[in-house]
Amino acid sequence: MIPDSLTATYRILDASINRVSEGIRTIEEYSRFEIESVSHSESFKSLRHQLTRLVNTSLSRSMLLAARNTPDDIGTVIQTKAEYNRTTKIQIVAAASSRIQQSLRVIEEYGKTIDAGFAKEVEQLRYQAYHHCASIERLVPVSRRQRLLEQAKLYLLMDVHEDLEMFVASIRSLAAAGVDVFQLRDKDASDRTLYERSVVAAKLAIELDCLFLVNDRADIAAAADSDGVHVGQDELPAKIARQVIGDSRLVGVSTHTVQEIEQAQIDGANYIGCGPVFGGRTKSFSHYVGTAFLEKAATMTTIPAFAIGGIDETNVNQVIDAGFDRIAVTGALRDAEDPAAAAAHLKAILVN
Ligand SMILES: Cc1ncc(COP(=O)(O)OP(=O)(O)O)c(N)n1
Ligand SMILES: Cc1nc(C(=O)O)sc1CCOP(=O)(O)O
Ligand SMILES: [Mg+2]
Repeated sequence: MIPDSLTATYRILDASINRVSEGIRTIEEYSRFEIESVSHSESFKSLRHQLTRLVNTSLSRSMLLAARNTPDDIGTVIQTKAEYNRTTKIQIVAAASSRIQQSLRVIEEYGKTIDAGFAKEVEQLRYQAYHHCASIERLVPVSRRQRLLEQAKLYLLMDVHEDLEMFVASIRSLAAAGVDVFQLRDKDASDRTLYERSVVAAKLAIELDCLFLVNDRADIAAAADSDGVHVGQDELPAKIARQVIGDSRLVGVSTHTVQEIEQAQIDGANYIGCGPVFGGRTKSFSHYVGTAFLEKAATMTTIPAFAIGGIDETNVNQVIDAGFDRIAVTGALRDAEDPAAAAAHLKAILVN
């Protein structure tokens, strides 16, 4: 039977409220028993109590209960593979965190159709939840890195810039414009400069909720406490780079052939770069793989894959048509009159 509109709204709200509560409980227990953090445990407990108070004062409990119809809920039989694959506690916390935020958003949106004031208060709660979830996820670096990598669409390879101030200003404005991953790639800079920029960028990435990796140099990536290293076919093999930087950081590998993609995945790479797709101004190659390689790569990668090489706003749609929605660029932003506007434009194309 199709429920009437108001019943359906209450059903959505009831299911989402339960989801938020379960998510909060999951993180509360982790805070209390796993990391023994009184402050995190208290924050999540307070969030739960605030939600209960808000629901009790703004929504009709009898309507919520009347709308509940678990046996007929088709959602109870839809389970993603990922839910069964969640093997570590860190992954459980990350999943609970995203469940809390998504469900609060659902309550806020559908709550608007019942009481605008209620929706506004849920919005405030959602901001609080965002803050608490980010704070607990920062305690578990793998989860922050994995989450950001999963979400990443726009990846920038950048040089050390004229000075530190310009370097920092550039990262700030480009992160705000939508760049998700920054890689320090500067073949002319000294080790000292690479290291000093990396230390600053690694901290900035945490503040800006983006990723920062170092090109080629696993030693500098680890020493600067960055999010990882990107290696090509001429640098340390991915497995050895992993030994240098440890399990919690990311290893990215450049691939140009199907065999290299397979090997990178066997070696435990966290993501791959696939290229060079087109000719660009940053690096020249004797052979370009074109979009045919992307089409093949898109069907066989099990980890995030970024198309790279001469990609800009004029050809990004060809990349998307080939099955990629993640790109890595240099010239498209470096040479743009307004790099932030160019980043925002590319990002909008990728996410739509
Ligand atoms: C994301 C990403 N993809 C590919 C590369 C290229 O790496 P590599 O082949 O090692 O070439 P250099 O960048 O070192 O010249 C990359 N850096 N990033
Ligand atoms: C450094 C690099 N590596 C590539 C690869 O395919 O491995 S393409 C590339 C250049 C990326 O810069 P732009 O976006 O300006 O072409
Ligand atoms: Mg390299």
